[in-house]
Amino acid sequence: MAMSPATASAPFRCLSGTKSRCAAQPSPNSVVVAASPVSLRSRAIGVLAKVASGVQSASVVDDGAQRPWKLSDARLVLEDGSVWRAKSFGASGTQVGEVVFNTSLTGYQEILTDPSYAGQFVLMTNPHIGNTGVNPDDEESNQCFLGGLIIRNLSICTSNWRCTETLEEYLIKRNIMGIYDVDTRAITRRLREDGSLIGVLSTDQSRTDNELLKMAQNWKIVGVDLISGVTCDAPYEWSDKTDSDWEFKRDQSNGTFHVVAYDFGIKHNILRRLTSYGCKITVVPANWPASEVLNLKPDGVLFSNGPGDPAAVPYAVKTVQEIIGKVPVFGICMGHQLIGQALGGKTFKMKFGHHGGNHPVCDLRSGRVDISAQNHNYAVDPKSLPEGVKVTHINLNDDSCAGLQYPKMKLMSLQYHPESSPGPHDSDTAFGEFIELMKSNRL
Ligand SMILES: NC(=O)CC[C@H](N)C(=O)O
Repeated sequence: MAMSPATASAPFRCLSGTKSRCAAQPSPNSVVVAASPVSLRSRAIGVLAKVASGVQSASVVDDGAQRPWKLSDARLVLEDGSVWRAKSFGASGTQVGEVVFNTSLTGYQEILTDPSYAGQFVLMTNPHIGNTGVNPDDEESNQCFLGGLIIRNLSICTSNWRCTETLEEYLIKRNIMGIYDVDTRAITRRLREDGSLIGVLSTDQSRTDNELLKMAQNWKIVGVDLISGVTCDAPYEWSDKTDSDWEFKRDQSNGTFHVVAYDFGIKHNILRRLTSYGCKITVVPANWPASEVLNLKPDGVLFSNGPGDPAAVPYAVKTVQEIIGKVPVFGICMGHQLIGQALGGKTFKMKFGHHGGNHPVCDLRSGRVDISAQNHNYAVDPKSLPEGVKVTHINLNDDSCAGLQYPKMKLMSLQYHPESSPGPHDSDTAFGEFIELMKSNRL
């Protein structure tokens, strides 16, 4: 995986007739083809032809020569017509998804196994990925649901005492595509300026750029129910706490509160943290009837995180509506968005969302600022909420709604991830708040 200077950069170009910002934002070492002016285009095609005769070719020609480096063998084609050459690792094939960038410095394995990334390609802005390998303890679910991983540098070695497998081996086993040696900074700037983009990742040299572009342009993620593809099939009990080596909260009691957790794509660390706080947990599938949950007479109900458009799952909103007001509830991310809708509010798609472990959030009740872990593309519009519902938290990067409380209904919700994994533990206290809510309901 060592990079030779000749192969270190992956060029991109724009297909003609598509929305193009290439001229405004050329990336270093990039080859630019403007969308319409013919003279500019033919000049740039000349440049491309030169590149194609060198090592940076989209198609791999096996000339029998032994090279210590890998040639570009993959393309990422974005819906705006830009084509990014890269090198593949992990599975090969062709995959479509929405590209989002994640600013976490660590925790790529937890990100890979977060079911909320279903339908998305995750681009890591940290340029150095793979150095700690993967291990059996850092899984956030039993599967990788994301479309693929986009990184700058794939570490040439793994070095961690917990490592049991390389990132590359792990992705191959799970049939997940990955690309590296691509200009992740340039793609991130594009996503920040134009918003999330649909893309196609392909290692298939027989498909033309235009074919892949059409695939990207014809694919939709808004309005699609992605929860039904990631939720569990049947209810189960959960009893694992945070491992004692990693536990930072010592005063815990056992099985004091029975919580039913709706699995919309739940991350294991939500369950571990609740268990560490003294909860006995029953996990139920996304379509589990509210009446059956209420029959269990739980102390509280948790509505979990989950992938996709919260407005595309009216059945889940109805379930939330049937439960709130009857038992204390806590919503996390998708769960927060479903609660917002169940209260009569609306959600909207953000420009490029929040994905990372370094988002400042202010608790408006105390003024305390937490650095939080986030992963969402949609948000609740606070103006659409009825009177009495309090916005408790805001994201300090853009003032968007990051938490709600409705004391009348013993309800609390957060747009971000108090379980972190990966991310800082500042907001772990939210689980304690949920415990207090359940306690106060018993009095
Ligand atoms: N982590 C989540 O629950 C994500 C929520 C929702 N799918 C969004 O993108 O906004």
